[in-house]
Amino acid sequence: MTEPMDKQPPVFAVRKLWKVFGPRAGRVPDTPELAALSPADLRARTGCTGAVQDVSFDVRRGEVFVVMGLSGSGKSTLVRCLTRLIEPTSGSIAIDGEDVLSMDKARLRELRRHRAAMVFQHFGLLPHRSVIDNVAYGLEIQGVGRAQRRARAAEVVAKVGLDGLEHRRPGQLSGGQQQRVGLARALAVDPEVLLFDEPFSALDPLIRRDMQDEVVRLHREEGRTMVFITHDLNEALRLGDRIALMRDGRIVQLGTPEEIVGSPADEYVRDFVRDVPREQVMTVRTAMRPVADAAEAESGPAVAPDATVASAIEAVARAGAPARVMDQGRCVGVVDQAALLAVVAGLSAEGVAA
Ligand SMILES: Nc1ncnc2c1ncn2[C@@H]1O[C@H](COP(=O)(O)OP(=O)(O)OP(=O)(O)O)[C@@H](O)[C@H]1O
Repeated sequence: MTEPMDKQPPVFAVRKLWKVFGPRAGRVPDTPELAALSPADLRARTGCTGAVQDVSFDVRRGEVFVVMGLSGSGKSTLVRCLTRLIEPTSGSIAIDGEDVLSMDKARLRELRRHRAAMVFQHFGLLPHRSVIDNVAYGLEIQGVGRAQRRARAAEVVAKVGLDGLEHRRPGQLSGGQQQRVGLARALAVDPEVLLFDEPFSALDPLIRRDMQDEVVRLHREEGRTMVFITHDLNEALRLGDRIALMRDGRIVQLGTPEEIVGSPADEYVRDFVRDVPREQVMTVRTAMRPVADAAEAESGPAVAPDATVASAIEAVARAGAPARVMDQGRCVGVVDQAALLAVVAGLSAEGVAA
């Protein structure tokens, strides 16, 4: 990705979004006194649940945007609001600049079928249909002819690694394979955005890892925009270009994995990321210092600015000398043992200097 993603117009632009469940929900966002309450106090006062509260963010073109949080933090409600599977209480949502909240039924159908396809945890496959017909189903609904949809389905089936299983029925597949069918079905309609609602949480860890790799690979190959819900921090860190961390209906921090792990916004986030192996998330860019002299710029192993601290530790240990951080043939800094250890120890840059 050569062009910085934030220079492009967003796919989704969400502003001051609220979803309140309960009696006379509409008054909550409009009443500052109620809007400021914690979910527990709001429930006690009004009987309402503030599932999503005053949330604003952009989903940038080509990124994997992860919505992460514990159970009940509002992830599913938030993502379902994007295509109005759940009707928001207030706020605004645009897709490619088009107002989602003013779309009529036909336009909404088009949005869900063509532009923002959802991959669910319970993939809802049709049990009596073969893999290929399940994958082609979305195209069938769109009125695409049989030959054309079969050709497209075959292409996508191959892409997600289901070759040879085309004629099986879902009941004859493992959980991971079924999830691949769900993924292929969403991909078949070639949506602008894929929305994943905890798609892998029912899978066992090894298969889950496989599916994560699959998503990373698909994303690398196609650059498709993805919104991914998970309550699993490791999954979020593996997949996310950026992560929105939710708590009680609000986004408490939105940033890259490195920002979230390296500069937690508050105690809650700090606690959340406490056990993350920092050297696998933080990059050399965080740990490097300016070059001291010409000799330093010309010796030592070379590492890229976005290499992980873990890989720089290996390079430095092998060479027994600081590493040069090379960006497009130019030495932009140096990382040494002390700085790398400081990252592992969770000391800030100031901590290193001191
Ligand atoms: N239809 C509904 N009516 C009332 N309250 C609801 C409804 N749907 C969700 N909620 C409440 O809204 C809050 C957020 O729920 P949501 O399902 O969005 O959370 P989540 O982060 O996706 O949780 P999980 O990881 O368990 O799926 C919860 O307190 C939930 O009980």
